Amino acid sequence: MERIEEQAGVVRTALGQRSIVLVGMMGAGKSAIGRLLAKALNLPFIDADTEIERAAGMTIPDMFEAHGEAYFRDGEVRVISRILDGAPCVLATGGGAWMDADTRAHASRVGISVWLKAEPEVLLKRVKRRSNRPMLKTKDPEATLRHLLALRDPVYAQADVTVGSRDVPHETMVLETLTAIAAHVTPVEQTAE
Ligand SMILES: Nc1ncnc2c1ncn2[C@@H]1O[C@H](COP(=O)(O)OP(=O)(O)OP(=O)(O)O)[C@@H](O)[C@H]1O
Ligand SMILES: O=C(O)C1=C[C@@H](O)[C@@H](O)[C@H](O)C1
Ligand SMILES: [Mg+2]
Repeated sequence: MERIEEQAGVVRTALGQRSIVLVGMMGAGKSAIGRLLAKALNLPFIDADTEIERAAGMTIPDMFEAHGEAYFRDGEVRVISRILDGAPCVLATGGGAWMDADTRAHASRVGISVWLKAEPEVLLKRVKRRSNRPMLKTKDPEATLRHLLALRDPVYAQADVTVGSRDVPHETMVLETLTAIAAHVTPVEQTAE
């Protein structure tokens, strides 16, 4: 806990007016870890999926059902852009949001992006618990998830910082995330020869 506070202090100062943008696959822990990270940093936590649902006045599964994925993605880009233009926060993006080039460019101007990277087996185990993910409503959700990972991992890898997400206490994930961000935002002293 003390170490979380210590690293949070370093990160909070170095961040200035920038946000933290969490990216990664469904089940990576963006919402769960993001909430705790925001608390440690004393920043607002915003979950893009929740904001999209609020803006549309319907759930994401209903949006996919009624209007299709393209409609959802369109709203997602606009909602995330609005959040990125707002006050500094910890933003949990939706699993597919980072695939949009404008969103990546916007995030890199105003924030530090963090990829929560998890093994497919970990993700599968976690997403099986809930059935609210329209992207996985296919005949073979495991194959779909592996296919999406193959497409998305090289793009998630463009985030500023990568943190390994696995089944460890949430506090461990928060500390590792803060430590990785601190290493990214704190310039290493150059020693003159
Ligand atoms: N380090 C962890 N150890 C164990 N379980 C975890 C860990 N991180 C997250 N989880 C659990 O995994 C599930 C998925 O996490 P979460 O909802 O935060 O993922 P997400 O990245 O926000 O996914 P989505 O893109 O679908 O919103 C939740 O039940 C959460 O409690
Ligand atoms: O990975 C995805 O494409 C998605 C992930 C969720 O967070 C939601 O944004 C939605 O279900 C789509
Ligand atoms: Mg989430």
